[in-house]
Amino acid sequence: MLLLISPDSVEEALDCAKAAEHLDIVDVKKPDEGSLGANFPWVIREIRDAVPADKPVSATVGDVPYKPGTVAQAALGAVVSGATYIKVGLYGCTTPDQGIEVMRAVVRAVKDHRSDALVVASGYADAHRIGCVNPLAVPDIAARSGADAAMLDTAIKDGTRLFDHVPPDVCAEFVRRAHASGLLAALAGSVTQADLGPLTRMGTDIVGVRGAVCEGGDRNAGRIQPHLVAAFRAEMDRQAGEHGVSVPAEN
Ligand SMILES: O=C[C@H](O)COP(=O)(O)O
Repeated sequence: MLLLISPDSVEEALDCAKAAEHLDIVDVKKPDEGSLGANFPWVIREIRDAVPADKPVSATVGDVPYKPGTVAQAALGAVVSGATYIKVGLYGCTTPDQGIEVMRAVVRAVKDHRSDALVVASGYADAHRIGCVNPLAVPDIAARSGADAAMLDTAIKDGTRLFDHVPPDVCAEFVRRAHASGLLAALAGSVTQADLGPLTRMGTDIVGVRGAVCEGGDRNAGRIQPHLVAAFRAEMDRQAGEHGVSVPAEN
């Protein structure tokens, strides 16, 4: 399982760089613009320059509306700025067809520019609270649009967690559907170390984290702490060992 950490600024990305050996992907977002809020192109570029070259940088394109053209342009902006994982939160898509239309436009915009960039279609575990597509529809949306990964995060960061909205057996079905379509499965949403056992057992490919590696567990007021990143990774490795899962080589 790969560890994706989401700093919200260049300063926090530098703290991630101090813990670079413990993480796999640095994810640029702007939490004050939403759960998958998009940051500025120059921030993506600065963070790309600040973290070791062998660590991929991911960027969120936003909690997007059902506007395929707008979202495709934003996705192109993210990949031009140096991100190689492009994450799209299908916030304004109320049907799978709308999600597919948005994601097809994103995949074309991104892959025309950089064919090895990975496109991530993200739904929301608490979709019922915001009226967007059902979490279990996301793997099919990702597969039918040519994306590389299906993801779930929580839309409303109010302390409720991934498993509060989508219990582990349903997350496991999400992972199964993603894998059946040849996709990576990524899961996030106030994930804590206590969630790593089930996430490992169900075969999650990428776990996305912010709050759990911030001072005081506070994703808003706290800053990312390199020692918490190291501790989180240590627990991931322990769970991987316990469940006989291979651990990515550290750089
Ligand atoms: O992509 C991952 C998210 O930033 C997770 O943030 P969180 O752990 O605070 O919910």
